Amino acid sequence: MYKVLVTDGISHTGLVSLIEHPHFIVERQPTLPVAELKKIIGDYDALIVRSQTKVTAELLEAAGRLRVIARAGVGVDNIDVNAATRKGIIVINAPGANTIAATEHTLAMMLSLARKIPQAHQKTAAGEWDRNSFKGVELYKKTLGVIGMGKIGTEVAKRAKSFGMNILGFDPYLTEERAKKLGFTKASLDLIAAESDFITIHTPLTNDTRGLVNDDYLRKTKKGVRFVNCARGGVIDEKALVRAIKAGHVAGAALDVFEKEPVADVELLQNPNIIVTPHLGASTVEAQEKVAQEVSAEIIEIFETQSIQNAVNMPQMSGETQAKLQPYLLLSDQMGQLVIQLLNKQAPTKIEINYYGDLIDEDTELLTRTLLKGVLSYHLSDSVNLINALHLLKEQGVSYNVVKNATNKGFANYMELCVSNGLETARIGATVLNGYGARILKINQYRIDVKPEKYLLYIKHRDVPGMIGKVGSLLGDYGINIGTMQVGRTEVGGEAIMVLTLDKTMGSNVIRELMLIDGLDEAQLLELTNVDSFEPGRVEPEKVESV
Ligand SMILES: NC(=O)C1=CN([C@@H]2O[C@H](COP(=O)(O)OP(=O)(O)OC[C@H]3O[C@@H](n4cnc5c(N)ncnc54)[C@H](O)[C@@H]3O)[C@@H](O)[C@H]2O)C=CC1
Ligand SMILES: O=C(O)C(=O)COP(=O)(O)O
Repeated sequence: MYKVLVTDGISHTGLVSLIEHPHFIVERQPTLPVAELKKIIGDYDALIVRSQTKVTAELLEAAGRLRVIARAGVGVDNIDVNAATRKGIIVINAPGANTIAATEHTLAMMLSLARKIPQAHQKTAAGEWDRNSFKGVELYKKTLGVIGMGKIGTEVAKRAKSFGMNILGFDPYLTEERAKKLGFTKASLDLIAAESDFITIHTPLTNDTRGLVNDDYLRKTKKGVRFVNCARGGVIDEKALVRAIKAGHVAGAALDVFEKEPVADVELLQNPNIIVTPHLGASTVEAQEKVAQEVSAEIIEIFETQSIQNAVNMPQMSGETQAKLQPYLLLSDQMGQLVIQLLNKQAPTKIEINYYGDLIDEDTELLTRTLLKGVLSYHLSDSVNLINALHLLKEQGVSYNVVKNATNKGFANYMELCVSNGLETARIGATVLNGYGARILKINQYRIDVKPEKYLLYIKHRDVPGMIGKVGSLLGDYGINIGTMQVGRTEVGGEAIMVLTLDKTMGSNVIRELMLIDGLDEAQLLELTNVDSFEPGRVEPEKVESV
């Protein structure tokens, strides 16, 4: 059973698939202070939060078995994603599930700001019939600058266009072509400042966007501009905004998000030209059901099938790419495991990965992570996973390099993994053959053709007659059945290797006896942890007496 802790107000309807799932126990603690949360977090496999719970590095220290943090929403700035990554915890979110809610809230805020609706409501509800103080402005034929043309920015711009607004959009990923297709103008930040009557923010809060709208920027804006921020507090410098409003340069602002939440700054809260809501962008029945449904489905998927869709700390890829890479994933892990054993289980200092053939057209980051995880797992065992593999590598001071080669090495696809520790180097090359599955094609400089099995006996020897027979008969004496056998050599009579797949493991006594064979220089049992053996774990310590 997996235990899931739900903090913050998350829709019950949206969580039903998890609540009713026989493998999950869902518990709610909507208002627990961090100190209390720290005491119980160690009992849970997954945590579901909105923006209110601060998932700090300190909290994660106590999260011994936590595998997934799910953000039932978009922004993950309340989660220390780096700390989660270091601990190998997957962070997922629900991108897109609250786009419409945030879009509609932005438009509601823009219209409220233009027509002073909150101020008018307050006065009217207080019994005053004041028809003179609330003359507004129209959106029609005005210019709207949209900073951040992602999902929400784009939807806001489309709706604003239907009001007859002229749209200027700024986003590093916005192309001229896409802007033109949607009827917007791709603009610089300066052009937005110079031309816009309204400016709306739709970027995440990053080092790049923090304080993006500051005193400097505000000075460049058109007199009378109005700001809307339903993205993240901190993108607009609140103090600078208040100064510009008080100076009469900025006509007003509508804010749903704040540098510090809950907001307490009276300069913001009591300014008659600033309207505020308490981070309500995603707060619709529909969006809350959808975000909870999406993260519930993802949590089930991760624990039941190991497949990850919307991880913030994993490479994103389409279902199609994921399906294409699937056959290589197990093999990549096996290559990593084998290569580190060939390096005599010493820690590497340098790793090189080469991709050839069809693979060079794919996003191979998942394969790279799997190869690296395979290498690290020999020493780090379960503490390494696809999430923290790159981080752990950096922490261990291991450099890695990925090369995509236009040549195809004679196979439709081919991967080569080379690790070195400064003194020795080990190399594994492998492919997935259409219809036949994974094949190891190269060990160090030798060409072979071996299907990865749980137990592989790797032997280095001189290429002399009778070697195969001697090895075969010794293993026979110990009752060890050979599945397949391959020999690789670079020259006749020189150094050669033999790779045998065995149906079961063997004791070190067998290795010692193999080493006594004249001309046999090295014998090593290589073991793969992610393949089932025919007779799992059975060791044959004694010779079988022949009759
Ligand atoms: N108020 C609320 O309750 C809600 C707030 N949000 C916030 O809205 C923001 C946008 O959400 P989505 O549109 O779903 O995300 P998105 O990822 O689809 O869009 C974000 C866009 O910002 C752009 N961007 C990043 N840095 C930029 C920069 N320096 N200048 C210009 N553009 C930049 C990105 O290229 C991307 O296109 C997020 O911060 C999210 O947390 C989202 C939902 C509800
Ligand atoms: O999804 C987001 O990024 C939001 O800001 C929504 O926050 P919330 O889930 O309403 O606390």
